[in-house]
Amino acid sequence: MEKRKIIEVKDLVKQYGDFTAVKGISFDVYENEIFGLLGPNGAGKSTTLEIIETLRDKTSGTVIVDGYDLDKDPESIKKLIGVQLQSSGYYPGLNLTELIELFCGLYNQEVNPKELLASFNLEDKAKAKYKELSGGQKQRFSIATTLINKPKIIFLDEPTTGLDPQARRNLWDLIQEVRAKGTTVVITTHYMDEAEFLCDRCAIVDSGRIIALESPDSLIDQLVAGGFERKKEVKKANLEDVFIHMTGKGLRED
Ligand SMILES: Nc1ncnc2c1ncn2[C@@H]1O[C@H](COP(=O)(O)OP(=O)(O)OP(=O)(O)O)[C@@H](O)[C@H]1O
Repeated sequence: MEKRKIIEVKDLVKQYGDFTAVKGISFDVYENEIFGLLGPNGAGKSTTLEIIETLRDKTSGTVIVDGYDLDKDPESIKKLIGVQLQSSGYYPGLNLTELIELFCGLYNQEVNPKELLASFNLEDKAKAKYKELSGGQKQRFSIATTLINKPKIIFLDEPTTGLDPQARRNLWDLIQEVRAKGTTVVITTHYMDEAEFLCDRCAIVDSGRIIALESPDSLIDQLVAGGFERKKEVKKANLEDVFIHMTGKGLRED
């Protein structure tokens, strides 16, 4: 079956004054895939994401999301995407249940806060305030809130930065569950293990340009086919495996 393009980005350019942060990039995201934008700090990943999310103006190029042109119909795009808020986006006086109820009201949606929190391992935190959560819990809550308006696509900007190995792996599982329920996921990361684990395809962005776009497997195979070999023999496990094996998979943040 032909894969349907849910995001089409063509010749996207973003200038901040004299500086060109995004230099004419093009890519498509297929429905229901986990698509990664990978790159070092300053590559232009967040800028690209924020333009597609309708949060930042572009300089030129076209962006089509689920058939809607960003230039003509940004309001329709807003309705079908889920975006993570910065910490400051959550009213400090409200607990998690009240925040979900607030979003439900804003989006005119009916969601059971208890069920949503439970599906993100946050059932015990229903009465907690956002600022009282650990880093992993904050990330899980902010991903949960992206789903309230039942979006077709969610955007996650470096969702696991600063998390411990248990919390990272837990979040990876949750992201896969979100996709399994039919949502397309666009993620930025500079963790290559994360991209390798999660992404169906990824674009490597460097200095505002896409320098490769493939599945993680194909990218690795191409490198190996070109004669690349790791200097050290690859062991069957790495230090993170040792750490997880010794300390368990359970979350430590509760
Ligand atoms: N509002 C702004 N004004 C001027 N320059 C900006 C602005 N926002 C971003 N930039 C610059 O644009 C470039 C790309 O930034 P962007 O945040 O998109 O990169 P990134 O790939 O997401 O990096 P990071 O991983 O550090 O978040 C950087 O050089 C950054 O300094």
